[in-house]
Amino acid sequence: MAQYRRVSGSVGLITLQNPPVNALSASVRQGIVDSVKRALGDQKVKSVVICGQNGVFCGGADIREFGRQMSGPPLVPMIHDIEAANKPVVAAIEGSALGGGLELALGCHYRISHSKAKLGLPEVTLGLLPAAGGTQRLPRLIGVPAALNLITTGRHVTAAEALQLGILDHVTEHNTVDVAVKFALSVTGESLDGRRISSFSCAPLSDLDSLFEEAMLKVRGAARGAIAPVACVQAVRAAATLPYAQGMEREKELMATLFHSGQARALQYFFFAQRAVGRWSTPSGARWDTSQPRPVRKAAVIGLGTMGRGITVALAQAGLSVVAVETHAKQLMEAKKAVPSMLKRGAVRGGTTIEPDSITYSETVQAVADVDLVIEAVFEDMALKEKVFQQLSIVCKPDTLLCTNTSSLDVDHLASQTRHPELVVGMHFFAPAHVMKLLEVVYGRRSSPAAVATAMQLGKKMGKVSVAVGNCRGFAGNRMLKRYLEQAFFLLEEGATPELVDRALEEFGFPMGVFRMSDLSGLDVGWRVRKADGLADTSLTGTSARVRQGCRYSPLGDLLCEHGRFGQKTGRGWYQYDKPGGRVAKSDPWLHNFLDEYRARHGLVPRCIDQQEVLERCLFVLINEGFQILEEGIAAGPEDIDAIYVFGYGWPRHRGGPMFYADMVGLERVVERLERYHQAHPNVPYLQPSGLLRRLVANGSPPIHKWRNVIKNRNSQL
Ligand SMILES: CCCCCCCCCCCCC[C@H](O)CC(=O)SCCNC(=O)CCNC(=O)[C@H](O)C(C)(C)COP(=O)(O)OP(=O)(O)OC[C@H]1O[C@@H](n2cnc3c(N)ncnc32)[C@H](O)[C@@H]1OP(=O)(O)O
Repeated sequence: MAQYRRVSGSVGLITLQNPPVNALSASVRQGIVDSVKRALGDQKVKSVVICGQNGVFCGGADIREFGRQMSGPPLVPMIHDIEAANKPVVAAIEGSALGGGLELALGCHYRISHSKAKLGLPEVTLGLLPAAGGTQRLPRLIGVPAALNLITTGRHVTAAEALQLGILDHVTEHNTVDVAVKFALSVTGESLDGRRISSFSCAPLSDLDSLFEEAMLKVRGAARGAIAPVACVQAVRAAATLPYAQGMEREKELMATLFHSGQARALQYFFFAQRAVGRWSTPSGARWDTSQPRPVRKAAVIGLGTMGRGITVALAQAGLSVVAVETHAKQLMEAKKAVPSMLKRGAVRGGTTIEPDSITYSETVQAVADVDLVIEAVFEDMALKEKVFQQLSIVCKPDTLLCTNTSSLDVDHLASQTRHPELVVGMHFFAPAHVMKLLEVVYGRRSSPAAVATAMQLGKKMGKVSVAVGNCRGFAGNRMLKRYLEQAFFLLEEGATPELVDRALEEFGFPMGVFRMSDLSGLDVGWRVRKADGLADTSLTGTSARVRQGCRYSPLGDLLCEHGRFGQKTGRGWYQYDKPGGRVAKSDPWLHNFLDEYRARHGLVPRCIDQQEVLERCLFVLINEGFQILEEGIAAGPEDIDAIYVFGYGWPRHRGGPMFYADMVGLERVVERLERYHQAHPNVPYLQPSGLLRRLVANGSPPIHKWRNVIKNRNSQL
């Protein structure tokens, strides 16, 4: 709703009231319409100020309404009526003016903002475009190039930048509503002719066609198949080429194509999913709202390889004091050079400053005696990690939280090496750790709720999306990835090429297909794990060469490593590169010959494999493992898995994440395809639909937000 009152004698003050962000729900829109009518009809009122309660102007349209039957007054005529008013209307912006919130402000005659406010049109991130006049008014106000940038990226700008761009008339450090009311009094009676943005023309540009061609190329390149950025360019083009009324028609038309699209549904689901992962819970009953995090002011990182350096940088960037420990002198020396330059680059990019002395370096673990939290990031070797945890348990304060950055080793086993296993959790960062948004917080059997809460909160402070998951081999993300990789290898055995598989996945929206990604991260990483697990034995011949523990196994990755093909770092992998460290993947005839010979040796007759099979085999098996993870209580809900895959593994956000994708495709279809592939490949047990997936189908395939009702954590790990 909206509150209306008259202040300072002649100013009608309209306050939007819909906590927490004053979203423009039906009742808020009705409140605005009624209040504006009252203000314009009251002769004592000479000007109007619109603001939001609790220091937030408006977070835009109410996204939750989009999935329902829309009611209440529509936004577009509401904003037109404000702009057409014959009394000056001033927007008093505090906190945020986003989406429909900024569009409302653009309909006002003046915009005054607090210096700390953020403004933007982020609709594109929700699969939409600013359809309450935003695509037509903003280019008329600030010019086409700047408007294109804001609308196609959805980025939020500071008040200072908004002032510079010409979105704002004034920025204040003081009480914004008071300043706006005074301003409203000062402009009473002035002509509004030059203040109605819809009457402006866009500033002329010399070569409009090439500007829009370039913009289209840019968004298509970055969008990975997302349709909203393309529609945004088309709508801004209408602003630049058509009269306002026709531009508004075009905006409406384009919005109509987006509004009910699967991509809009996926992106809006993901908006709420990101927020849901913060409300974590564990099968033992620990929860985000009942677990108190401990304060962490000083942290330590043990091991300054690639991961350790990234974690050190991320901790320092979060304002913590960091002790960085590396026992190998050469590695320590290199880290002492690398970390400051990483910090410097980060500061330049983010426009921030870093206290240079926030990091101290040491060659001994004794230096961590007084820290509140340690993150171990040594080489992925259980014996080494055991030793580190034993040492930490002796050196650290008794209440220090001990975290491991292991990507797959048993957190419970590491906890058992310490005196306080309840203070041990996994903090699984993704490389590069100072850049990637994802953090898996892995709770063990004995991790205390406070330990989980502390790691989750620290992740948030580091700007990460922290997702709480249970302890199992590979946790959630890598466990699912393993199945995806296996299928990709099997497809090669059956006749596919890396190029074909990668193309299918990239056209689906992944930034890189599985083989290009594997070349980038290094084939030797998985090889080492498989060797440790006793799987990578290429001396086996005949049928046993391709079977491990009764299940189908592909030794292709192991064989490539034996040929010294570790990916980009060696200049050869699934593709060839111009030199070791080269980035541009080229098809490699050697690899194709190698695959032909391999198939011939194992009596495999290559067949034609299409993109649909690639997607179904790779993605449905990954999704199936996701259901298994939910069934076991390793992840609390589908949103957790989706956040992990979008933020950590490049799953295209406009497809919502693997679990949302399963919901979109239809659970029955996923089951049917898995069953068919399992029939064709009975020695791949992971193709068998998981119990939860079958139960959901038996329950009538409820929509994703109802899955939690069906999930029973019967096989909880805790
Ligand atoms: C043939 C058919 C034709 C159909 C045509 C239909 C035409 C329809 C006409 C539509 C006109 C278009 C109008 C407009 O252009 C569209 C929009 O405005 S879309 C919304 C754009 N706004 C945003 O994207 C902003 C989203 N919010 C944020 O970025 C942040 O929340 C914030 C505002 C910066 C605040 O951040 P924080 O303080 O960190 O708080 P949280 O993010 O945790 O949020 C708190 C809480 O609020 C919920 N929430 C936030 N914004 C909205 C919103 N806009 N609607 C609903 N709910 C919102 C958020 O989810 C949190 O709640 P929780 O999920 O934790 O329960």
